[in-house]
Amino acid sequence: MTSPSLTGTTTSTTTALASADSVSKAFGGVTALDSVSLDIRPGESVGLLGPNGAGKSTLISLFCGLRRPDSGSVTLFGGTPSAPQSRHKLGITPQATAVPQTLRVSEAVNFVAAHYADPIPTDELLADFGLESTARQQCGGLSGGQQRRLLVALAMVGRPELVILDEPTTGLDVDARETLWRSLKEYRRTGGTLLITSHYLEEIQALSGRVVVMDHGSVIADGTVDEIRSRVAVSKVSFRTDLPPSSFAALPHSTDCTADDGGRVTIVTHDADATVRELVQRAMPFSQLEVRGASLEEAFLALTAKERS
Ligand SMILES: Nc1ncnc2c1ncn2[C@@H]1O[C@H](COP(=O)(O)OP(=O)(O)OP(=O)(O)O)[C@@H](O)[C@H]1O
Repeated sequence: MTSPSLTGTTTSTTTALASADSVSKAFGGVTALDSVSLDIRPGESVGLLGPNGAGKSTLISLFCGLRRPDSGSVTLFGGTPSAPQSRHKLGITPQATAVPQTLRVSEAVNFVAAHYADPIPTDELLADFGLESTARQQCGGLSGGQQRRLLVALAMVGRPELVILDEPTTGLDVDARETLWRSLKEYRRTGGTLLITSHYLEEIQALSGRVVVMDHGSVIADGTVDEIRSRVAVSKVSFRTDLPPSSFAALPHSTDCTADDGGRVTIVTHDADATVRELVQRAMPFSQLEVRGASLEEAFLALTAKERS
């Protein structure tokens, strides 16, 4: 994919492309956002994670100018998100949106491309998203996965500096998802900035350098994948043994102990080194020892569960 046009822009590299400052938003009695502050800086790829109802889509709708905050301020490319000139360098694929059913794929791309001074040529864009063979088909006849890819391609046609994607690969099969990931990685490689929400943690891990976790309308964690994982001070120690799992349940630092059918015991512990030392000191028989830190999924679940308790 051709690199986004980064020349001739007034955006300073130190200025956030999108910024929310102490933003709150309620719908009736429901608080969707509660004093959220978040900056998306040039070149970043930010993964927005959170359980259903956390406030992710509401925050995105503020960045895109679709809604206004009740309090706090939001800027997009230094201006008001609702102003057309602020949105000119923004590409977006909302969560629930539809392709124009009767237009051919190439017509839909040409229509959107006509709004930009230097759009990506239609053939090139369709090839980037694995849609070249669909150019003459009507959009309504595409499969669900092809429609989803087309919507993301339409977000890219104007060579945006910032792309916001709300759950871009929901419902896609593995091949379609990987095609989309490749295109998005290429966009990043050429200097593009990405804000993406997803319920697929492997997607966030594959595409995002920075992870922001939201729950109940607030940001509860913000860091690299490794930083988020290390926020949860648990590790897993697993090994094969002939002893029943109950033999290990009382080891210091352990919070959980389970066994699978193959005789492999897994201990969840706050101190993996101390747990392994105890196994050795107590002469407990074990083999094929493995120690690993929390996965992003475990960290995410632990962080959001803590918020709920
Ligand atoms: N238009 C609306 N009217 C009433 N309540 C709304 C509206 N939009 C959002 N909400 C409420 O605001 C809260 C945040 O919703 P939001 O859609 O931002 O969450 P989300 O993190 O995007 O969730 P999901 O992962 O399910 O898409 C929820 O409680 C939701 O029910």
